[in-house]
Amino acid sequence: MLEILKKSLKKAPIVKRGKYPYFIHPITDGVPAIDPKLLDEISDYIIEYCDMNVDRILSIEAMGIPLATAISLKTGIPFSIVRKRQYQLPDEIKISQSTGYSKGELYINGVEKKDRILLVDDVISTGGTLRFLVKALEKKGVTISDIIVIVGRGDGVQQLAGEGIRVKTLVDIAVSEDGVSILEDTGETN
Ligand SMILES: O=P(O)(O)OC[C@H]1O[C@H](OP(=O)(O)OP(=O)(O)O)[C@H](O)[C@@H]1O
Ligand SMILES: Nc1nc2[nH]cnc2c(=O)[nH]1
Repeated sequence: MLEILKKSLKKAPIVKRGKYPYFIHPITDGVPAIDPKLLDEISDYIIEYCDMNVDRILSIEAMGIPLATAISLKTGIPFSIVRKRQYQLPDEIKISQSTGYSKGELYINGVEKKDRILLVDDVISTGGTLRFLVKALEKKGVTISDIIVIVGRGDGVQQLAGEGIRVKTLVDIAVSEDGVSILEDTGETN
């Protein structure tokens, strides 16, 4: 299961962002190139294992975009992107984003109160991004059917679980300066 994803992650190069060992992979960075077979494998898996009875798929700029696109094309469900850019639309919600290596703002548009959504992202590390996003969506009255993230690293999934936020991952990894290793059978959906 998910053989293309696992094989490609094992080959991911590492660069340092400050002290943070940052892995580079097509699904989390778009480089060197996204193999459509990889996107096909991932989107098929998500459609099979997630509650797809939703009004909308919601994902986060930048690397949530290809994932949401693939799932949308296969299911006919529309998608919205949480952007790093402000639009100043009347119902726009601003949230803070803080990862292991960056800080910024995210802007939610395109979701309605009472919408049922599937939340999809490429990677979870500290869990900081999803924590703020989920809280803002719940405050607005949006129902989240599932939160699905392709790659889990660090303790973000456990942190959020302790706060009642359940995140499913396809594959969990450990990252060091030497490379990526796959933590077998720890992904929530496998
Ligand atoms: O669990 P966390 O520590 O919050 O990290 C996870 C976030 O990091 C990445 O975002 P990034 O801002 O790097 O986005 P991009 O590369 O997709 O633009 C990823 O897309 C998540 O949104
Ligand atoms: N590509 C990539 N995205 C991340 N988001 C949080 N941590 C990482 C990482 O190590 N690599």
